[in-house]
Amino acid sequence: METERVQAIATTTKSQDTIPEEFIRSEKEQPGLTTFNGPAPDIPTIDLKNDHQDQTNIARLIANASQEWGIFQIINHGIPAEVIQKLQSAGKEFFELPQEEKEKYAKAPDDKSIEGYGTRLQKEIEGKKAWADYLFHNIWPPSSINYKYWPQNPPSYREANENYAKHLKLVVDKLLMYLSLGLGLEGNAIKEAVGEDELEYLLKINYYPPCPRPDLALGVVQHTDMSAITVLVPNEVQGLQVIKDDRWINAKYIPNALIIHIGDQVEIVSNGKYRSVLHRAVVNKDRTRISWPVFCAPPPEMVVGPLPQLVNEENPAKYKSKKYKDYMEKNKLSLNSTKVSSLQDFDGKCEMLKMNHVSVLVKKWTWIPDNLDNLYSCRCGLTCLWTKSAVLADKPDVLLFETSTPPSQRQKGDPLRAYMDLEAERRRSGFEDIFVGYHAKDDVQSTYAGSLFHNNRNYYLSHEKNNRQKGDPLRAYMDLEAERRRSGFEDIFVGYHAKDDVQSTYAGSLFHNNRNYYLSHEKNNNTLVYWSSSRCLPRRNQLAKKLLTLLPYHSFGKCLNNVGGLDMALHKYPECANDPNSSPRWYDHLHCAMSHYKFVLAIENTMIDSYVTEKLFYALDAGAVPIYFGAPNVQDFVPPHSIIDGTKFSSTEELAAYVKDLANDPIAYAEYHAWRRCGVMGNYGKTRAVSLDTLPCRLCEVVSRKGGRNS
Ligand SMILES: O=C(O)CCC(=O)C(=O)O
Ligand SMILES: [Fe+2]
Repeated sequence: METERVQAIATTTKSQDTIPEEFIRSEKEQPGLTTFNGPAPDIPTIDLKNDHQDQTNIARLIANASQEWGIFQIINHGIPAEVIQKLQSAGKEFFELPQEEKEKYAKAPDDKSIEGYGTRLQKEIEGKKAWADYLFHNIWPPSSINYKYWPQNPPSYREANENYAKHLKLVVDKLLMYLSLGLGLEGNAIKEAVGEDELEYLLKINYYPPCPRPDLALGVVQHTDMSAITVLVPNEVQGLQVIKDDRWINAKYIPNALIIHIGDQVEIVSNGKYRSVLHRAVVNKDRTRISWPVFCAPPPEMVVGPLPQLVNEENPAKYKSKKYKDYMEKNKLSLNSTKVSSLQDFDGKCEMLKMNHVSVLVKKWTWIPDNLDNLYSCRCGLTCLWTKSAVLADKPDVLLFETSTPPSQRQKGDPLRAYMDLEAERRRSGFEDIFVGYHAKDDVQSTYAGSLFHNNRNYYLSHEKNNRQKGDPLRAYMDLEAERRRSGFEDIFVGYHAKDDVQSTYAGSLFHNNRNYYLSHEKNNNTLVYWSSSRCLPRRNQLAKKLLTLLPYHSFGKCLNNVGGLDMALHKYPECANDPNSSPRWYDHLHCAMSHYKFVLAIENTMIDSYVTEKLFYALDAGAVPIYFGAPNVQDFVPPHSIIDGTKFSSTEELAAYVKDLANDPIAYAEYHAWRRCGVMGNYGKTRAVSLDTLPCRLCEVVSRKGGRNS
């Protein structure tokens, strides 16, 4: 399918005063609501005229701007105005060519390389599209150039770009030198740390056509550049905005100036002394804006980390050293990193901890299961007491509130106030020191993926006594009873004693849940979909009804119930009863019931970024394929090719047809389970690692870093 270019969309919206829905940003992002129009300081402008006579002073100005702003403009930089003009007219002429001509340089969708002509296809944060088309190609060093991505038309294109690259190199070398000198380092320290003469220069042309509603759309969503530094040539239409003191302010257009962005790699090598700048681009109602950023980035294999000269006891390394390609991979191979990725990292330095033990007192009523109460051994030797008992935590370091509001005042010496809200809207109480929510940008993230949400978790250990041939799976046998008897046929023995192959103590909290349920090995071939919901919200119910009229299903909850009443799961699947003598609660056999179906319908109450709740994870754990309606960025949280995202279909009929086809195609269906066999987890491992199960340690770590009561 051909991608629709923004340039084409812009010609049809020209005479209108609306834009397609997918370009309308949330209120948090809309430039009309978030641009600061009051008096604001200008981005620093640095004059490089006669700079060789005044190196110390220029180094100081550049260092100050890079620390305070992460961005500055330079004038009298030595690139002749004519060279820049030729670069600009060649680029502009290319974008004004007929569409077929531009499409010759289009990047194929499966092409991993970033070079080529294109439109940002994937929906970004908040699930919206950017109002821009672009062209990417390398311009330096010559060995990195791939001329197939360089337009043949206009004929002046190649010379204009080669000429610009040659001049630009001198400017970049000079800037990297000043950045080093500004930190009291040898002049070549930073350049060496980001790849020296292998530093790759990637040119991007951003083409932002006129937009009838510039107050609602964005040309480029907020991000920092992943490069070492970026040198940008703008045209005369203003549009670059940067964050300064929490406000979006405009970068002034200065004829012939170059705009220099500090990118993530310089932030890293400077160990945070220089900051990469958070910026975005807005668009114009009547005029086309074009910009020519050149991202100067390390070669992919280069390991980038804080310069050893800048690391000592008082300034521990704030960043891990990583190959640049791994850094890019983590930021999803785009040249821009949205500072908020979907999942929080849990890998900070141990030296950042200020306390060895932290106690958390959970206050008032909360949704947190009681069985989270425990004494935890965390990373870096930190211990963490998590309890609802004020007797056990008589001098807590932090108080955790969920459904109640923390005290409005906190004196030094009082415990910190943590506040948790896992509901879709995630409202802060306004009185907390630490905010816990499901979003990566909250102080502590808590996803719904852990086993504690799932109560009864299962494991399966083979009792089969047959021999094992080379190539067969290993046989693990577990006996946690006092006598610890081996089966005699296992390859790995799990017991409670240190001398067993794998020790499993009784100390974990998971052990104290209701244990063991059964998962069906067979799937129902006639009834395809499992559905259970007892809060019949109108929108969700409608959606479910529309889909389920097209597919055979069983609905066990109150909504659309078709199995003859409530609590029928055990009736239908008696093997799900663990203990026939006890009266189980619905969640005791939830996974077991689901496991009889190929598909489980999971619809979130609220559909916003990162709000992926236990409904989805229950289905995955039960060995079903979820049909999911919810967070637009759900793919960040689940194994690759493991769910059907219902929102990606153009109609319910199309979705139902897809599900039916899949049910009848064993190979295609098996592909949805490939991740389990092949261990291709994507982010899923991390999603689980960042769940409620590990919340105690992660919260305690944050408390310890802050210094607890002394902070
Ligand atoms: O067009 C601009 O001024 C900014 C573009 C940008 O930030 C980018 O492409 O990374
Ligand atoms: Fe950028």
